Amino acid sequence: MTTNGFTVAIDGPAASGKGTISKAVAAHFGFAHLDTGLLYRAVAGKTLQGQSPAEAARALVPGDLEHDDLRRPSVAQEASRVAAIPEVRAALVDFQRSFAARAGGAVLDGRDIGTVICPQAQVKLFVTADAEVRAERRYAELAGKGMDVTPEEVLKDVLARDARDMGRADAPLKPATDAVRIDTSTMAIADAVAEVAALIQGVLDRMPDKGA
Ligand SMILES: Nc1ncnc2c1ncn2[C@@H]1O[C@H](COP(=O)(O)OP(=O)(O)O)[C@@H](O)[C@H]1O
Ligand SMILES: Nc1ccn([C@@H]2O[C@H](COP(=O)(O)OP(=O)(O)O)[C@@H](O)[C@H]2O)c(=O)n1
Repeated sequence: MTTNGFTVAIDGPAASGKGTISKAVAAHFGFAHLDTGLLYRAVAGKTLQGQSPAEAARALVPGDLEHDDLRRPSVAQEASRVAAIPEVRAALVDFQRSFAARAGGAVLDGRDIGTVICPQAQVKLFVTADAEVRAERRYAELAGKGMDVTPEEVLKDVLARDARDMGRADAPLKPATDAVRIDTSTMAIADAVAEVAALIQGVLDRMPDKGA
């Protein structure tokens, strides 16, 4: 069976588990994975050093996505600010769509993959969890990396980013009308991954060129 151009779009708010699920199902099916949040974080990393957001987005190269600093809360906040600028979003569209169209299948996770970047995706998911649960998970992750954060700060950051991402005019965070919703608040990682893998397998099994 050919999976060329087969796209899985996984959207959701901060720390809902979309990246974890995306990575795991991409590995399971042999698909490529793009964490599109890293694109906005990389632009933010450059604007924090004084570059203009639109220029930084237009000049982005793959190596820019590899800095460890991009996981910092200050970069995440700046990412959600630059992500509201239409010129920034426009500069990143082609790269994401080319990635989705690559041979062998792709999983993209972010905020607007099912709604704007890949509305034709064969599988669309909207992953959520309660804000308090998401903040606890992100706090544990950042503290585990030795970052100097408090649970209160992380919750505040997550809520501020959610509000900005849902409230912007261009490509706001929202579920595509045909997205399957998964609330991971009380789900173990393995169960969330298994549910999504089963969903993808079901779609692959129904593809017309199955077995070709
Ligand atoms: N279902 C889950 N239960 C417990 N922890 C989870 C679950 N899903 C993800 N996590 C953890 O929460 C943190 C954020 O998950 P991540 O996948 O990076 O979220 P997102 O990509 O939506 O920001 C990570 O440390 C991850 O290991
Ligand atoms: N497709 C995307 C992905 C991220 N983003 C922005 O980039 C920020 C960082 O995204 P991320 O996916 O790395 O954040 P987390 O969900 O991992 O915390 C988000 O808060 C959004 O403002 C976006 O606007 N569109």
